[in-house]
Amino acid sequence: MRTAYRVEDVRAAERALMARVPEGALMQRAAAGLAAACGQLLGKVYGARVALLVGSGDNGGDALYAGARLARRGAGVTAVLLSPERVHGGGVAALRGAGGRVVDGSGDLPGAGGAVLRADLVVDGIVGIGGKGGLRPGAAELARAAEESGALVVAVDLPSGVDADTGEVRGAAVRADATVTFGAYKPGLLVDPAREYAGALRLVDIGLGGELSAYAPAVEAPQYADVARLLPVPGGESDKYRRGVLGVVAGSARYPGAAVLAVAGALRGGAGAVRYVGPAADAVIARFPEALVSAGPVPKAGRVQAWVVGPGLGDGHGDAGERLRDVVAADVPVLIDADGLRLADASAVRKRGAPTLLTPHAGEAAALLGVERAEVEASRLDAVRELAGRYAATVLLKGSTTLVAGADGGVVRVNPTGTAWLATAGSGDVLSGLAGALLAAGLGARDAGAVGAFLHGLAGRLAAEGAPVGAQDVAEALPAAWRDVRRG
Ligand SMILES: NC(=O)C1=CN([C@@H]2O[C@H](COP(=O)(O)OP(=O)(O)OC[C@H]3O[C@@H](n4cnc5c(N)ncnc54)[C@H](O)[C@@H]3O)[C@@H](O)[C@H]2O)[C@@H](O)CC1
Ligand SMILES: [K+]
Repeated sequence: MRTAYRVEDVRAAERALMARVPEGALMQRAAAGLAAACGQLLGKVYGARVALLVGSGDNGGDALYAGARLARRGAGVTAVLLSPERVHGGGVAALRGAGGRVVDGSGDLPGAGGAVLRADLVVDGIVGIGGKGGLRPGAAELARAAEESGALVVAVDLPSGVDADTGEVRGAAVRADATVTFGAYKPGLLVDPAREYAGALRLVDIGLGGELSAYAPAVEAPQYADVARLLPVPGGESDKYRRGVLGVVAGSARYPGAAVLAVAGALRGGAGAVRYVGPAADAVIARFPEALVSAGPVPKAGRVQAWVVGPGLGDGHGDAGERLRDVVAADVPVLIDADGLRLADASAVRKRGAPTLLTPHAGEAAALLGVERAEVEASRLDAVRELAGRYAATVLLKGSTTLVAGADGGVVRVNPTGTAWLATAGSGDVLSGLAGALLAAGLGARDAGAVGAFLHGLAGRLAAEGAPVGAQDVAEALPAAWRDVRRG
């Protein structure tokens, strides 16, 4: 797992560690790691032009000490001080001692802008975990200059202007090619929109690990090995029930394709068998002769270990509403997606005894929360936690960094494999079948959501290879994604 911790907890761990190490040691560790990363990105340090954007806190201190190290290796380093009256004094002295230049970024704007425009590398030390809100106007102008200059931009700890804990970007922020972060990842580095600003991530160990173990991470991103451990690989004793039989209530006369895609996701995602119930039975059986189909009702469908309900249900008139109610009342795990989210009775969902997984995209989440879609997109972590609490369910919020939150308020999983090519009609139906199959195989709702999102993202990437894909292609690529994960 790649784990991210709340700022409050990082600070507490730092305090505990600082009490045991010489003063300034942590900043030196941070600066050494930062300078090494900058050196690698530059390739050749000697003769490189480096501009440091330096704010008033320790984040600026890190930048200054790293700048001093680069200056000693022959780089031409200019520090632009955004608040010269409140700058890290030791850092400025170190930079000057190493032959670096210092300009007043609050007064001498042409000088400051010039240094940024001429730079090969810009180091963003404006603010780190002490930052509040977006960049102030002077800093925002320099950040824009850095973007336009074509220089490599390296953020110190975090891209300045993004919210470390929530991943929100409420004003101007630095767009970095890489972020060198210290001690632990912060949630904003893993969750959009902030993640987009961070570029490639590098974690510098400053010895915080032991102290941080007293805290639970706020966010975690599963890696290949984590997903491989959770994959329900069949053994010698397996039969279709041990692998998991999934019931699917999806599709309508108007949207039969949603049923086909959900069933495709389930079968390619490892279900032992799929029982489809609904009006798209002919379309399903034509595409998947291995599916077991019936027109209903749900209680007569036969034994299943989990249900998926919702994709393509339409307006829920007629039998569809009854099928949805029957599934919500079932005492096995249930995944509710798409139209099912809109149509399901919230109090019935809350009262369920067996695990529930809701899988909205931002628009559906916004409708459930009664807010604008843009608000959900701007504050995805808050939105997913809030929904999970309201529905007493696990919630998978789809999007560029898909999130999975449990109702317990614990760690939120973020999926690292997403690709923009997955933003295509029917792709969510495939995910619902896939995650449903994982529920049927016995994974808990959080694991089923996280593993489903991981495989789905990977399948999207494998199918797309940088070109458009359809939802069927994504389903077809699921076995390749499985193989990829099992190979590591
Ligand atoms: N505490 C530690 O042990 C370590 C801290 N380190 C660095 O220290 C950073 C935290 O330092 P600080 O607590 O001094 O805080 P920061 O340097 O992140 O920022 C706080 C300063 O920025 C100002 N500020 C806040 N929001 C602003 C905005 N939007 N625009 C402009 N100025 C703004 C504040 O008035 C304050 O002076 C970390 O991110 C990391 O880079 C590292 O040196 C590693 C060790
Ligand atoms: K920064």
